[in-house]
Parts: sequence; structure tokens; C-alpha cells
Amino acid sequence: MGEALIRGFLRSKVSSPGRICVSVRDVERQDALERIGIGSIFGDATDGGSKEVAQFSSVILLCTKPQAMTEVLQSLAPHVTSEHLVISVAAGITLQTLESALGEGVRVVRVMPNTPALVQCGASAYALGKNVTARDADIVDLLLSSVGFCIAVEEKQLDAVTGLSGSGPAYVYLMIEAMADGGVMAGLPRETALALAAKTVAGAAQMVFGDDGGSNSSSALGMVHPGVLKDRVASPAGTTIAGLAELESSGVRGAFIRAVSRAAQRAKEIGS
Ligand SMILES: NC(=O)C1=CN([C@@H]2O[C@H](COP(=O)(O)OP(=O)(O)OC[C@H]3O[C@@H](n4cnc5c(N)ncnc54)[C@H](OP(=O)(O)O)[C@@H]3O)[C@@H](O)[C@H]2O)C=CC1
Ligand SMILES: O=C(O)[C@@H]1CCC=N1
Repeated sequence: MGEALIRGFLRSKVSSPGRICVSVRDVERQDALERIGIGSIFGDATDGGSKEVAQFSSVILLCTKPQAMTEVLQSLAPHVTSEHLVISVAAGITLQTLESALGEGVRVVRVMPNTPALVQCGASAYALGKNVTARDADIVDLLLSSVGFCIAVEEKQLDAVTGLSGSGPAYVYLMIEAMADGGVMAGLPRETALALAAKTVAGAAQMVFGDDGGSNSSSALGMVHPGVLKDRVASPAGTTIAGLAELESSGVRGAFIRAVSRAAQRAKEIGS
């Protein structure tokens, strides 16, 4: 996720390689970051990396797995001051956990992004910690909206966001794969089926935001109800209603609801 955000920030030009400094321990990932021009790459956060990052950065993004967060926070705490803005993308890890690990007065924001940030089509939500300033909120908004849509939410909603848009790209990939399988079963070559499935999902999603595809601003969404769009595709006694009836009798609608809800519950479990 960290690499997707870095690459997204570079593509959007909200930042530049010379302004980004990374602590990363995996050698292959270090090489990948070097190849995109990141100048300051330090090793393991728990072995000096956190200190170096805190020394050279004012905005620090924490992108390790939630399970690694305790030791990363411990390594960062002695070096972080009220001059830093710390942004965590870790599923489930609460603002209270972050603030109490990093120390009183530290400015912390909790974000749930998703990997399409890499191609400027991310969907992120964020909750502000108790010490952040209005300028911090502007910085977070600027960074996240440079890589897609972003919206401020109450912290208690972030586990639901995690189950929906954080994990959501994986549900959609599963759906694209399955739709392509259906196309192959009906006689299409694999590549044609995959391209048609992926383009159909991208185009259909864009239609929900109206004719112009919408903007990254949460105040200008103007969405069209997906039920209305669905009804426009389904001709009486036609192909679509036959396909939809199969999906409904397979319980797909309920399966998506349960998937989002179970993933949100898992985020809560991780945090506790
Ligand atoms: N993947 C996604 O779609 C999303 C993920 N997130 C959140 O992003 C975070 C990362 O997830 P994800 O990208 O999937 O996980 P990854 O395992 O791919 O990335 C985590 C990275 O952190 C590195 N790391 C771990 N410990 C240290 C350390 N001490 N010092 C330096 N680097 C370290 C890991 O290195 P190594 O490989 O050596 O272990 C790895 O490169 C999680 O908290 C997750 O909840 C949020 C939204 C979406
Ligand atoms: O699977 C995970 O735990 C992370 C958080 C959201 C997406 N990926």
C-alpha cells in the first residue's frame, strides 16, 4: 500500500522523488524504490530507519502491517515531535493507540486508502486525531485527493470503510475474474473476455457518478442510484434480466453484504 501511495503521489506530482524518504527493509522493494528515483532510502524502521525518516520528514506515513505496528511505533516515538504529522494506513489500529504510543501532543491522522491510488483512482477515508490542525487536515486532503477520491469520516466508521473500499478492490478483482470466466465459457478468447469484463466494471462504476464521471471532491458527488442504471440495462424479456435472476438466486447480493460486514468485523478484531 505504501508503494502504491508513493507511486500515486509521484504520478499526480503532488510530491517528487527528492522529497520522499522511506524506511523499508525488503531489498527488492528498496531496489524498486531506487528505480523510481527515491533518493533517501533507509533500512528497518526498528533499526535506525524511523530515526532517519523522522529527521528528514515533516509528514510521516506509517504503512506497515497492523501486526508490525507496535514495534514500529516504539521505534518512532523517541524521534517524533509536535512538528511532525503522522498518518497511519493500518487497518484497525485506532487513533488512541497511535497517540498513546507516540506521545502526548503528537499530530496523528488515521487513513484507509486503497490500492487504485496507484492509478489516481483511489477511494480513501480519514479521521483526524485530537492534536491535528486545520492545516494538517488540508495536507491529508491534498495528498489523498491527488490519488483519487477522499472523504473525512468519524473514526468509528473507519472499520466499515476498511471492509468496503479498503478491501473492496479484491472483491472487484474476483468479480472481474469470474465474469471473464463466464465469457470464456460462452466462447470468448480469455484476453478478450478479461478486457471486456474489466472495462465493463470501470465504465459501469463511472456511470454512477453521472455523465462526467464525477470529481474527487466529496461535496460534488451527484451520484445516480445504481438500481436506476441497472434497470436501464435490463430490457423486458431480455438477456440482462435473465442474468440478474441467476445472480439473485445465487445470493450474490447477500454475499457482498456479508463480505463487507465480515471484513469490517475483522478490522475491529485486528485493532483489539
Ligand atoms: N494492501 C492494501 O490494499 C491495503 C493495505 N492497508 C494497510 O497498509 C498496511 C500495509 O499493508 P500491505 O501493503 O498489504 O502489506 P505489505 O506487507 O505488502 O507491506 C508492508 C511493508 O512494511 C514493511 N515493513 C514491515 N516492518 C518493517 C520495519 N520494521 N521497517 C521497515 N519496513 C517494514 C514490510 O517489509 P517486509 O516485506 O520485509 O516484511 C513490507 O514491505 C497495513 O497496515 C494494511 O492494513 C490499507 C489499505 C489497503
Ligand atoms: O487485507 C487487509 O488487511 C488490508 C486492509 C485493507 C485492504 N487490505
